[in-house]
Amino acid sequence: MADLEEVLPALAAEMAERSDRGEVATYIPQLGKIDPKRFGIAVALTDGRVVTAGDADEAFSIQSISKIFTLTLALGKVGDALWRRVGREPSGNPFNSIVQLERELGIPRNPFINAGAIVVTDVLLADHQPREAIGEILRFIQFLTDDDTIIIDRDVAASERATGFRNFALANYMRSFGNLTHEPEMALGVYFHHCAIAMSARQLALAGRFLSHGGLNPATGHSVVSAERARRILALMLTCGHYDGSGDFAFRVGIPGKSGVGGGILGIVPGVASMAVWSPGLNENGNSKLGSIALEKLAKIMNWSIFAP
Ligand SMILES: NC(=O)CC[C@H](N)C(=O)O
Repeated sequence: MADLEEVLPALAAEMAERSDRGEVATYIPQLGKIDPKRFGIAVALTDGRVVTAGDADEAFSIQSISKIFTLTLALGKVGDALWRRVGREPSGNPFNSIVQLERELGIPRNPFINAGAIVVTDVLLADHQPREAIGEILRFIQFLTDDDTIIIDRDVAASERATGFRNFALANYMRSFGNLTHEPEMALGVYFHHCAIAMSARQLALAGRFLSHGGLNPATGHSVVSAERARRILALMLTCGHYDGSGDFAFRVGIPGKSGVGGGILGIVPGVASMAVWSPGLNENGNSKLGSIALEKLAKIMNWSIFAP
């Protein structure tokens, strides 16, 4: 196996040279202020080693990557009953699309598109005030990383709320079908805050360890979810984690991944590693442009693929 201690700095240096960095998301005004030159990468191996390069300790907005953690919590709460309200198929549409909801009676295609993730927050609101649900999500992420310094960037949450017309449309539309039990305002309050959680690549790689290790936190040996649930979450990441770019990510990188419009991607090599990359410029599908390229190169060098023998 190639030496990660050499591979990652070389990859970060190569990425620093590139000028084709994509465009930072500006529809959330606060995200538009981020320097597109940033690049960080972190790999947490199941043997306990963590190797990083570039801006791996700088916190960024994890955005839709948070949907992995809210899905995990919602499955813990209601189990397979969740699938009565959310599907498990790729949408083949942008993350904030509304078109399928009318024909499919307010049931979002999967938990990673915005509509699906808003239903997931509705599940997390059961018996909770929004503040408690937000606290539960944040504490879960702090527990997974063993790091209680992780916080929510309230400016990002407020910025998204101020311009979140589409998400309000999605929530109201689903409510009209009876697939949102709380007021859109409440579900979106939770949603905007969990999307605004700020983490570094290192912290994110640590948070994903349970998915690379059959549902166990490799550092403590404690079970976070069953091995079967971990496999199923990974299957959804592979098929839906990059929206209408999911097929291309599977083709190029060959591992389950989840992107966010803050420019982060969490990628999992089952049994081997949890890795996070951050480069704020996005491609046409709203996925980190250089982040995807860096993971493609890294997977190739390391021969990491779920399709490899
Ligand atoms: N793809 C994303 O990261 C989208 C998340 C963002 N908070 C939104 O709702 O638009």
